[in-house]
Amino acid sequence: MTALKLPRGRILRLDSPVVMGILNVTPDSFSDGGSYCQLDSAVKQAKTLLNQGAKIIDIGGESTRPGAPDVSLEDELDRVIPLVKALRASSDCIISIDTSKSEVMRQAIIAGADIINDVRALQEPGAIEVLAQYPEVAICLMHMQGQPRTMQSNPHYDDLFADINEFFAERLGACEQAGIQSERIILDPGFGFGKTLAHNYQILNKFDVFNQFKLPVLAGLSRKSMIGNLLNRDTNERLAGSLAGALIAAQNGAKIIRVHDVQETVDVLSVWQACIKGITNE
Ligand SMILES: Nc1nc2[nH]c(SCC(=O)O)nc2c(=O)[nH]1
Repeated sequence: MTALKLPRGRILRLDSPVVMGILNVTPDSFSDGGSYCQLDSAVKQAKTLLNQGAKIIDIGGESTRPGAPDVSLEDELDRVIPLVKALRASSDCIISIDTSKSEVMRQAIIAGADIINDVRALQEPGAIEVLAQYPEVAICLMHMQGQPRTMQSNPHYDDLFADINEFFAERLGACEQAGIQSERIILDPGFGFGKTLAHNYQILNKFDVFNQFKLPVLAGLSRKSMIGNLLNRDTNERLAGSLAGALIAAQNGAKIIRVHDVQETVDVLSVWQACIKGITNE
């Protein structure tokens, strides 16, 4: 899979990994929560991430960090929809919406979103039906064991990779049943979503296992506790660890790298790509 079809006839080429810039518009997002709540500063930040080389902007109105409280539909809509409209009005960039609520998905798509990024993999009521109505919109299906509130209390797998791949197969089957073509789909093993530290590093190390579905796979480990707990670093001291993780994920087949620190990640991947191109040019 080297390209993802998007609305309005656009194509996202995925011959080499692309960077997805995180733009959280939530008061409690663990990393930059509260700093981009004003619409104009959020649009400005999106433009900054694009100028730094992000190919996708991922807008999140609901923090799904472990233990996060639920966000009402009204609050999530108020946070996300104005930003999608403002960004779409001023840019042709690829807009992803990080949500599990079907009504947020619907309104975001109408407002111009290109990708629905769902950490609950379209399992919430109405979600799969909405995406079936908009066949040109791409979808990221992420694996999570449990729910954000409880997922980190003693995660356990009989067989980590088999369990995740069975989940992907089940979700792909559900999408196919609903008439959603697999060419629209991105898979994501969900770093930190019902995984121990060891699980996260096993997933990173064998990331290419998920390529068996011949679909793009997304890696989202930026500034997460798998970095912080390993290195004993606070959230704003996790850049080096996050860059190491981004590079390893890319080398192990990830096609979309979801990060806070876009410029630094783009630079790291550029050095890696130059190295690879040098080899293949021989
Ligand atoms: N697809 C995808 N979406 C996400 N949304 C978040 S929110 C928590 C955080 O950024 O730490 N994580 C992820 C992820 O790993 N994959």
